[in-house]
Amino acid sequence: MQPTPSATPPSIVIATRESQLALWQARHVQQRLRARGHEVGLLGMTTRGDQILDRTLSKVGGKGLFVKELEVALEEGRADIAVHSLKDVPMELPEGFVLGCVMEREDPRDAFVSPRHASLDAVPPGGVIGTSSLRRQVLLQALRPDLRIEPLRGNVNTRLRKLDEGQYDAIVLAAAGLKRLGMHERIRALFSPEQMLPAAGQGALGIEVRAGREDLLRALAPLAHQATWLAVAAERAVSRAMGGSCSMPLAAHGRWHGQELELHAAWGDLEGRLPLARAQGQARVETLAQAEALGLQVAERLRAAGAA
Ligand SMILES: NCc1[nH]cc(CCC(=O)O)c1CC(=O)O
Repeated sequence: MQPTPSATPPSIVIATRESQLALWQARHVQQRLRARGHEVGLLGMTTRGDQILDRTLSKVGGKGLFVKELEVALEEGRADIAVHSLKDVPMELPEGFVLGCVMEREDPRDAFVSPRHASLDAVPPGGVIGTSSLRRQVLLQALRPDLRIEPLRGNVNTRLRKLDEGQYDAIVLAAAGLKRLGMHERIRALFSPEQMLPAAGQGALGIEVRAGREDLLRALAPLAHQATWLAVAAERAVSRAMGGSCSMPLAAHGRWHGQELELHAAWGDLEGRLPLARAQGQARVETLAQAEALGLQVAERLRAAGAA
């Protein structure tokens, strides 16, 4: 006799990095799955991306460094799912892995954090701004060519500590990370998407599983947020079409107007020289294929506007 399908919800092990933010995100998914009757454990892991703290990430192999060890754990059956900040997930997953779920997005904006200044406009000429991403670097330089942008690596707590030690006048980082960690009071100002266009997937959580694990896809389905999933699919399609690496100074962000998705993208050249290339598009989007088609269209316009 066949066992009754899905009579007992599968027990699930989540592979996670051990930074405070990664653990928050993994526990968030754990709670959501437990609420649906699953037994859920965590497998904490250190990744290469966590170990390499002295060099700019884009120079040492990119965002995939945060993801690879977790995939090995899935491959070896030590864990079932991996929870990621979608922003850190490479555009092409390795053969045999799929994005099984995209959850509702937190605030996608970038935050200005400073003990001294209330906003970017208030920083005096020559001020030093810390940020780790090429995207923020080129967008900040476009807003304030007179400021010095200095590299800033490390997890959210490390970055805040470096700011507090006085190495920078201000730092810019994702609002989502600060809010999740209960540190929203550190945010002095939020950049509108018009001022500083977010990265593809910023603020959204993605859950990776091995292809073919239908049991897990069923378990994850109730956690999915379709509007976020479609928007980030369009954003990630821009990124994929532009080469898909995190050493690109690329921004891509979608916003909904009813059933219409308005997608904006920006690109700065690798030396961070001005001007930025910008492009946008809007379409009715109801399927992942439509979202990706919009992303490709915006990527073409971005190239036509001068992006390499
Ligand atoms: N690259 C690091 C990273 N990956 C995800 C977040 C948090 C925000 C998010 O979920 O997009 C951050 C911190 C930051 O960019 O400041």
